[in-house]
Parts: sequence; structure tokens; C-alpha cells
Amino acid sequence: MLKLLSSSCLQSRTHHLTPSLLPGLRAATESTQPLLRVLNSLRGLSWKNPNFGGRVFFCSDSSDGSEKTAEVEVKTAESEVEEAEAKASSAIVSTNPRLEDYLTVLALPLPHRPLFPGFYMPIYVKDPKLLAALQESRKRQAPYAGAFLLKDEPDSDPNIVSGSEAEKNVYDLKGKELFNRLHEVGTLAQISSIQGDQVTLIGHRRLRITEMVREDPLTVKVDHLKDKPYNKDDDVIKATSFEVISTLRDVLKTSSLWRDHVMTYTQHIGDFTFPRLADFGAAISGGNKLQCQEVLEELDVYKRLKLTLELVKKEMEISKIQESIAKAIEEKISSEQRRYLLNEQLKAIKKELGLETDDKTALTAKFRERIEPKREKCPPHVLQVIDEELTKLQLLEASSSEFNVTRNYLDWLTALPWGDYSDENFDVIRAEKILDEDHYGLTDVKERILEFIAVGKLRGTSQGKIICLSGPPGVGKTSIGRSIARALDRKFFRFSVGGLADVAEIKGHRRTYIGAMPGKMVQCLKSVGTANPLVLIDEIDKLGRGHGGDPASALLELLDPEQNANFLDHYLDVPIDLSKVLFVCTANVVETIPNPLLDRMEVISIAGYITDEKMHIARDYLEKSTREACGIKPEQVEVTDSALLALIENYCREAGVRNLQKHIEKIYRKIALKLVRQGETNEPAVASVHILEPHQSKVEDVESGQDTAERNDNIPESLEISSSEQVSESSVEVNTVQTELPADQTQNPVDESTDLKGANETEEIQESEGTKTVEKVLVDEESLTDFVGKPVFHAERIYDQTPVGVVMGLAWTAMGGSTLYIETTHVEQGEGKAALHLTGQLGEVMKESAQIAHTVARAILLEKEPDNPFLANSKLHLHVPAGATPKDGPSAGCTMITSLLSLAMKKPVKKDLAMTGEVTLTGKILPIGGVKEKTIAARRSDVKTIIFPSANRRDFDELALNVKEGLDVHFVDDYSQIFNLAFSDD
Ligand SMILES: Nc1ncnc2c1ncn2[C@@H]1O[C@H](COP(=O)(O)OP(=O)(O)OP(=O)(O)O)[C@@H](O)[C@H]1O
Repeated sequence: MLKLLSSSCLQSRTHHLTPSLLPGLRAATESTQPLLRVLNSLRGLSWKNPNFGGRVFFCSDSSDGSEKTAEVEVKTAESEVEEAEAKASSAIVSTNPRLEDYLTVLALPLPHRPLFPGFYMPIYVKDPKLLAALQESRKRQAPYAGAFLLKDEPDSDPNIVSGSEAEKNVYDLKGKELFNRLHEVGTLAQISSIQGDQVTLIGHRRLRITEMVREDPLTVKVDHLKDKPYNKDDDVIKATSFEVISTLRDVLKTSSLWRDHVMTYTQHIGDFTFPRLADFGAAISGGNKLQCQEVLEELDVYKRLKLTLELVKKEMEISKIQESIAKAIEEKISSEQRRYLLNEQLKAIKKELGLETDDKTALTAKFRERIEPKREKCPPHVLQVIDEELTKLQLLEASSSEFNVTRNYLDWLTALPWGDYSDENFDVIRAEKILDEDHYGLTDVKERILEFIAVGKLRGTSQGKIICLSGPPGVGKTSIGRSIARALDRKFFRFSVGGLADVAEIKGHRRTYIGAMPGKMVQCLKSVGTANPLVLIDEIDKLGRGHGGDPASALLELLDPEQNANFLDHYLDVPIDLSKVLFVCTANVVETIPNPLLDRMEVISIAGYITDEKMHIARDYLEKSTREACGIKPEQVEVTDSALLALIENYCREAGVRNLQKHIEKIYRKIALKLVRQGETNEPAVASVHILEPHQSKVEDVESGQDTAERNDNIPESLEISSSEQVSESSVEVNTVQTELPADQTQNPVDESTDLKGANETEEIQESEGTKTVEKVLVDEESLTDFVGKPVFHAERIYDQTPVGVVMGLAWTAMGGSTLYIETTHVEQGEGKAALHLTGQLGEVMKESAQIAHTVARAILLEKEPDNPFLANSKLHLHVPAGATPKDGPSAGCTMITSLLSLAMKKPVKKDLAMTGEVTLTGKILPIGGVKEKTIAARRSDVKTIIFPSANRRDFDELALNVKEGLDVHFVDDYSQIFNLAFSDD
């Protein structure tokens, strides 16, 4: 039993032993005895351990000196059991020498711990001589040796575990040196087995070295030590031993390592003697080698028990620390794990209770829920794809990338408004009201839109039309698009295709790409939530040219009513019906719109505004919206008509009104600042009111009406505004405020008002009840520069009266119409030197046009003044000012001829005349474009007479009256008519 306990304990306590001992120890501790066998062995019976093949089983009682030891060679075969038992019984009358007969023994050094009687200990014997001697003694049936703990080297610390280096030195010790290093008290050890250099020892009884007999191998003479006699019934001894036992029990509670062994031991404590208990406790304790040696050397049983108690108590403490360390580490490691486990359990429980579904199920449910209301309207092929994808989603691993792709795809598919159309409003009257509400003028544009709505009403749908609004910037193309949506009660979505070069922007990416997205159209449908929005495609004339596909062709598929009923987005991969979408495009020039696209559009051109229109727009729309945006009340500001007119004529002459809007905003911002500054200068006075004592002010008020008036006389005029405010709020406070105001503070408002005076006049309007003073900022023609600076836009007219060789032409650009001058001068004259030098960044067409003009002019001059050789003999220079602006086009042909003839005849053309028209070599005048823009531009430049080609008469007639008003317009077919108009004397 003792062997089992000790061996098991040794196994559990391997940390006390050096690694070199471990293999042997493990071999010795591999057996685990069932409890019953332990009991038997305790009672002194020998027992064969079938698991302990080839090893020696030991049971001894060496304490009383009457040796009944049996040494049994254990054999694994069952048949040998009886033989072994016979041997054991025969050992009682053994002929072998008794233990006390071993008085001269081989001395075995134990480097780590002493060997306690009753315990196994495997050791390594490196000395071949010693090993041979041990083997020899085993053979001689005297397998006993003395095991003695080695003393530490004199200078070493016993608490520090020696390394393998020190261990090596131990094995090198020999003879006297070794003898001197051995502790005197050791143990008579039975050599249980020798395997290679590993020798297993079993401790029997205490020995004391008396003298050295032989040096190599070290052999010593020993005395056998006996415990001092003690009283078994001594209470102190009993108590100490019980304390040892109870401590061992406590250790058992905290340390499961000892549980089996100590339990067995304590159950059978009666079989042990006190000295044996002390040895047991010390052997299994974690005490250091000197402490253990002390127990071994102690022959007084009580003292030995006390020493052991100390050791086991310490063990108890260590075991507690060990437990707390283990607990802390376990807590640290497992808290995360536990959290995870608990979460998983929670999920499982919730799922079980139907409270929550897992991610996939929840997702699927979400998508199903989303598509359910649309199921009836949704096209079957889309439903099929959605169902397939939902099934696929269930099969996919949630962490896989494919899962995410499918999820996103389903997200898009289910979010689209399949068959969900908003009710269209075809009420023409209402539409007209809305259009008028948002935009001034644009009558023809509005008319066209109303026509379109009317057709929609009759047909029941407004599908199949692409409106293209073309015109210079800032004429309201985008905003009218928004108004149309409002008039039709459709959702509005705008996207600009200016510079767009990637087809994927329109048609989407294929789903195989990472980060694939559907095209703009699908995004539009998702964001508006209806399948029939009004989509405004801005800047369609600035569509880019991509290398990976042509965006124009993609737009064609999108816009073409024939194709877009089955528009296929690459990402969505299911056809979408876009036939109900109303497309409105905007462009500055229609020429750059790809032809196939232009072909499908209904172009409505917006030419730009004349001054009168701009006045209206500024007054009724821009001013209103800007005033609101700046938080200014209508009564706080007045912009005179003359100021507005000056603003339009001198600052914002372009066709659109965006610049005008910017200027108005600028004016209103400045007004806002002025009003705030004024307000703030009034505020300190108000603030100081609150520190007054009410009773004090009241008295002053009642008593000194006269006083107040007097004091008021001393206050600067401007301050009276603020003081009158105070009066209106509480007449009581006025006096005190004024008397309390420091001199510099009273001065401030004066400065402010003088400051304002230069810019505007400040008026004070007392409201009827006299409660508030309203400051009004007046913006008139004079003060305009204070708000918007000096005019940046100088008149297009360079000449009041065009000199000889200079004629005004009319041009048309993407920015609207404009006037331009054609200037000609002669460089040198001489027979046959006729030549024409051109400058002014003219394009090819314009250069050709100049050559034609030169030829035609020569012909006309020859006809009109046959004696004038000027054109035939002169080197001329023709220039079109604004040299930085590239110009091209044939419409300046007639202007050039007139300019050349004016120079040749030395006769200036009629005052305030402008002309436009392409000329053929025979002098015929061909039509031009942009009649409205040109007319507006001519009006802006104060032109009185305009010459247009006859073919443009219709365009002109279509113009609004206010555009045509006051103009002397002539339509010509042939240049001779122009000649008459330009050079006639009347
Ligand atoms: N006839 C009008 N009546 C009232 N406001 C107008 C009118 N025309 C233009 N505006 C205003 O002018 C501003 C500029 O208009 P918008 O942005 O629509 O110009 P656009 O023609 O689309 O210019 P771009 O070609 O540069 O896009 C808008 O605030 C718009 O309300």
C-alpha cells in the first residue's frame, strides 16, 4: 500500500524531482492499485502487481526491527502467482541475511532528495564500477546498498535548483571527495531493479555512516538507526499526527492530485505507525532536500511528526496558491470562450423558441417580405430569379464571398419598384400653373410641354418621348425639367452624363467583378421607388468617348422607346421595363449630340433672355427666392428698377440668368450683413436694460418726463433709433440706458450709420402701432457698385458709330448670341498687290468665307465704282476682334463684304446696323441659325437695324413680340439689297 501511495504521489509530484529522474519514476509509478489490493498490502500481505511486470513489489515494516520482508520476483504470468506467494511466505524463514546484517554497504549518492523508508526511487548510476558492484551484489542475493543525500557544494544556495551541469559534477565525484559530500544519515536501499544505468531503489531503514571502507566504489560501514522509543498513546503525538492527517485532508480538498492517494491513506491510518506517517508526509511534501533530510535524520518520533506537519502545512499553502493561480488563468482564458459559448447557446435557445432566426434565415425572410407586396406586379421572370437566388443563398456558407455577392444582388433585385407606377397627372391647367409658377416666359417651351401632357391625357400615357432642352447655360433647362416632373406628378431623378466615358455607369458592371454596381438607371429606380419617374439626363452634348465601349450607344438603348422596354443592366441581368420612364435631356448645343440619339429626341431650344425677360425673372423669381434664402423680409429691402436694369445691362449680359442670380445673391448677402450689423449696434442697449432696478426706473419715469426729454436731446441722432425702440418696449428704461451708455458706445451707431450712408440710404419706418423700427436698405443705380463692384462687363459695342471698314455682325455661340465687329484696313497699295490677311482665330469655314467676301466685294465694287481699283491693288488686313475667342462659321460672309466695300469706298455704314448671312460667290444670301439669340444680342447692343437672310423670315416671325419690338429688320436675298441698306444716305 505504501509503495502505491508513494509511487502515485511521486508521479503527482514530479515537479519536485529533476528531469533525469523522471523516466525512471514514471516507470515505477505506472501502476495504479485498486483499493482492495491496497488494503491487502497494508495488512502485510504480499501482492503481485500484474501491471508492474518484472519489478519488485515491496512491503515492509522496518520500524520495529523484526523484519518480515519478502522479496518476490514478480512475474507477469498468472501461473507464477502461487509460486511467488510461496516464496513470500518462505521469506519469513529466509536463509538470506537479515537487514541488520548489512553493516558494510555501497554508498549511493542521491543528488535531489533523500530516500524515505517505504518509497521507491529511481536513480542513475553513471559510474561503471559502482554499477558493476551493484549488479554483483544483486546476484549475490544481497541487493542492498546505502542511499545518502549529497550535500550541496559549500558555496551553493540550497534553494536554487542545480542545473544539469552541477548534476554532471555529482557523477564525477569519487572516493573521499564523495564521502565528504554525503550526509551521514541515509537509508538502507534495496536494489529493486537495474535497467541500463537506471537503478530503482526501495528505501528500508535509516543508516548512519561510521567510516569509509573502500574508495572506489565508495563502500562505507554503517550503523542501523532505530527510532527513539515513544508512547503510542501520547496525546501530543496523537494530536500532531491527526493534524498531519487533517492537513493532508485539506490538501485533498484543494488539490485533486492527491485525492486518491491521501483518501486511501487516511482510511487506513490505523495500519500505520506514527513514524511511518511522518515519513509519508515528508516524502510526498514539496519540502526541499534539506528539510526532507532533517525529517530523515530525526529519530524522535514527535519531533519528526512536527517537522512533517510543517512541511504539509506549507504544502497546503502552496496548493491554495496553485488553486488561485489556476483559477485566475482559467478565468482569463475561458471568459472569451464562455462568452462565445453562452452567445451560441442564447442563439440556439432563441431559435428554439422561435424568437430569432439565424442570419441566413433572417435575410431570406427580409427579402421575401420585401418582394411579397410586389409579387403580383413583378414580372414572372424576375420572380423566378429571386426565388432561385434565395434558394442559393440558403446553401451558401455565410462567410463566403459568393454569399455576399448573392445577398447584394438580392438586395437590389428586391428593392426595385417592379410594376410600381405613380399616378400621373394630366391636368393641363394645373400643369400650366406649375410651369408659370416656376418660370417666367419660355412660352414656346411651356406650350410644347403642355402639348405633350395633352397628348398623354388623350393616350392615357406619356411614354415614348424624349424631350431635349437645348440652350445656353443658365436659361433654366434643368429647372424646367424639375417643373415638368412636378406638373406630371412624377418622381424626379437627375444625373449628368457630362464627361461620362464608362459604359458601366449606364449599364452597370457584371456581377463577377469585385465591387460591381448596377448602372445609373437601376440606381435611379431604387432611389425614386416608382417605375415611371422623370429622368433628367443633364449635359448630354458633353457625353465622353470611352475606350471600353461607347456610352452614346448605351444611352441609345436606354432612351430608345423601342428598346428600353427590355433594358438589360449588366449587374441585374434581368430585363427592366423603362418604357414608362419620361426622359428629358439637356444640352447646350445639339450639334455635338450623337446623331442616332438626336434623332430620337424632340428638341426644344431655349434661346436665352432679353433684358425685359431678365427684369421679370429677377423681380418675380430670383429676388424672391434669394430674399427668402437670406432670411430678409420684403419690407427690409428695396431694389429699384433702374438698379436692376443696370445690373442686367452692365453686369449680366449673357443669355442665361445664372450670373444674374449670383449677383442678386451677392446684393442680398451684403444687405443681410448690413441689417445684422445695425441690429447688433442696437443690441447692447437692450442688454443693459436688464440690469436696471425696476422700482428705480419707474420712479424716474413718473417723476421726470421733462428730464427725459432734455436728456434725449443730448443723444446723437442715430442712437435715437435704438432708444425709441427701448421706449416702445418699455419707456421706463430709456433714460437709464442712455445715461448708462459710455461715450464710445454711444458713438458707435453714428459711425455705423455714416458708414452705411455711402452705400445706401437708411430709412426708418415706424410701424403703425409704433412697436418696431424697421430698417430698409435701398439699392439704386448709384449704390449698385457698393454691392456688386464696378461693372465687369463692358458693352459689346466698341464703336458708337462704326468707322470706315468696320461693320457689326451677329454671331451665335453655345453661350447665346452676341454681336461682333469685322474690321478691315489696308496694309499697302500697289499694282496687282491684292491680298487679304486674316486674323482673329478664324476657323477654316470663316477663312473661306473671307476669301469669298473678298471676291464678291471686288465684283460689286467693280460694278458700283468701276474706277475704284482699291480692292484690286491693295493688300488688306481683315480682323475679327476678341482675338482670344476662336470663331468659325459662314454667317459673317455679308458682314465681311460690307466691311471691305466700306473701306474701298471710304464710306462708313449706317449707324446702329448689324447683319448676318452667308454669301455665295454670286452674292446670294443664305440662311443662318440662331435667329432669336442673334436678335436678342442685337437688342442688347442697341442695334436698331438688322439684316437677316430672307430664308430666316419665318424664324424671326415666330419670335415673341417683346423681342422683335422696336427693331428695323430687313430680309434680303441678294447682297445688292444689303449694299443699299448699309450705304444708302438716308
Ligand atoms: N424663366 C425663368 N424663370 C425663373 N427662373 C429661371 C428662369 N430661367 C432660369 N431660371 C433660374 O436660373 C437658374 C439656373 O437655371 P438652370 O440651372 O436650370 O440652368 P440650365 O439651363 O440648366 O444651365 P446649364 O446648361 O448650365 O445646366 C435656376 O435657379 C432657375 O430657377
